[in-house]
Amino acid sequence: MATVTPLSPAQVLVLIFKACLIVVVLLLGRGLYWLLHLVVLAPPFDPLRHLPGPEGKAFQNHFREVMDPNKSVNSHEQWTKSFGKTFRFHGFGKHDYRLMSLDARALSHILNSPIYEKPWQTRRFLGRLLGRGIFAMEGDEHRSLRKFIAPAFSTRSIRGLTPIFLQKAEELRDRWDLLLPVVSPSRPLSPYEPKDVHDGQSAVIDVLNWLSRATFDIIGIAGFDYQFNSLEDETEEVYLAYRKMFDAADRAPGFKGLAQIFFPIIEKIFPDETSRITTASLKTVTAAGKTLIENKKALILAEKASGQAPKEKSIISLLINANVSEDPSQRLSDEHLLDQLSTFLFAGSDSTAVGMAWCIHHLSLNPDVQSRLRKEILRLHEISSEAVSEDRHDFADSVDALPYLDAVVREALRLSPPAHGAIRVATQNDVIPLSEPIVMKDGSVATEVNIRKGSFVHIPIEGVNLSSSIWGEDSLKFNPDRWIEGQTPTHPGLANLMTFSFGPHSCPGWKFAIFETKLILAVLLPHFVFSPAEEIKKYNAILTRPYVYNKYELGPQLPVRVGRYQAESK
Ligand code: HEM
Repeated sequence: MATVTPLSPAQVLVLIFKACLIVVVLLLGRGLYWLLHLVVLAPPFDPLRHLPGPEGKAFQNHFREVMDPNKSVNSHEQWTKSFGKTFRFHGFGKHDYRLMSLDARALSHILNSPIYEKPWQTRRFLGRLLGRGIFAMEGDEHRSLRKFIAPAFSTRSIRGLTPIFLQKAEELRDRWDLLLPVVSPSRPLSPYEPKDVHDGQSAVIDVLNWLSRATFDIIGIAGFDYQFNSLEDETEEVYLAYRKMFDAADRAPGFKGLAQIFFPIIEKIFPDETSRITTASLKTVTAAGKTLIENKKALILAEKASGQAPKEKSIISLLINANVSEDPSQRLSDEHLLDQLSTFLFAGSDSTAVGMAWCIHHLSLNPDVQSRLRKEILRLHEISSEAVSEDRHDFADSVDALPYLDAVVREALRLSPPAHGAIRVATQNDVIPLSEPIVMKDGSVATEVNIRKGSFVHIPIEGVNLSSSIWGEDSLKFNPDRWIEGQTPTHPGLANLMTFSFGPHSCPGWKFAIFETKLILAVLLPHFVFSPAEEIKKYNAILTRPYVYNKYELGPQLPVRVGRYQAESK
């Protein structure tokens, strides 16, 4: 019988080394083939290469021209003038053809077709913060979640939130009132509160910070029956956890951030400050979310057991009803339920606050518009104080119907959309129809675009909103009258804008956001006058936020000089 000689430790080590070497060589080979395919083999067969568009060097990208709001206004305009409403640009290099279109028919096709999904990179980035919330869902799962939450966003449900909107608007008004003109140096500032500057008559207030607090409080109560009380002070632990997490995520991702999207293990091995903040914040948020869900679930189950029909239509109640559904195909798991809470808190507060802050910015730059709007609102307050009805819902309905307020809010949302753009990926080869033909690189005219599986499509929300070919030569001007004089183009987007997108993934909260903005302005405008305090620039991370020119290191903020509206000038 042959005897097997045991291997010496050195031989074992050599064997392990050889095995590792083979694995590394195989992986490198696979990686090299992937790179070769990506950069050399696949691009000549990409149908998008025939489209007109800006040229670039081998590894030159057009990301800044597409996504930096300080450049994108010009680039979108120039490209549309040079190439038409549909063109290609370069992603990570000349090999990476990406499609962009401002053509209504093409956009409608892309945003309504199940072929186009959010890329896994976007979903992974948002998923790290928001879990598997609605933003990360597609197909049937997404459709049924939209169905569950739809009642929370009906006109009736939103109107029912009037007392919450008005209560928080008045609290905000009173907080600002305290900031002017009495200077109170002893008032302690929280780490998130900018140092408001007083001159005895008026104060420079970071309206973005305050509006974020107001909208956070509102979605907390309206959506989740949870009191953050952030207008009072910024000490509530869940509020602080969210703020820290989103502030950290809001910084430009940088090379490491991008690499982490592709290789999440990097974050585990080399956690940086952002990942430490995110992990700690998520722990706080998860613990609080679980308690909130347990309490609400107990109430809803008790309601069900007593045979009562569900009364509440708040987001959390609707989600819990889906969670305790007797039909397993309709049931939302506990884990997914928690992910939805974070998603709705984020989506429902930050974007609205940013939109409102931009609106106040435009009012501060346009005093004539501001005083015309104030007059319209003051007249309504006069009528309401004379009216017999003290129903706050009636007042809110009248605010909602004010024509100039409606025009101002829409115009601000057009000119400064909080979401700069969206991105989709084609999950199979497709043909996109166009309403306006384009001239291809070989001189032929095309009325449709061939796109292959895996290609990225950029949806230029801001580009469409600002395009002179859609809105006319004054497209960059803040001109609310365009909405009153019927000069607005018919547009497939919600509220006749691209701001909330459209199609199955469009914003379910658009009516909520517009109503909330109108009510807050209707409370603030009769009391305050806004004028510019600093030169403001846009910066685009998750949302397009305001920054003070040359003070980017201070983070997003919108300082505005706020004075009291003087009764004698009424
Ligand atoms: C001015 C305020 C707002 C703006 C500009 C805005 C904008 C948008 C946009 C552009 C999208 C689509 C993103 C994409 O297609 O990739 C979206 C989705 C979404 N928004 Fe809003 N939004 C606002 C307010 C709200 C509010 C108040 C809520 C909830 C209370 C909300 C909840 C959501 C949700 C849940 C989605 C995901 C929808 C889905 O994937 O099916 N948004 N929003």
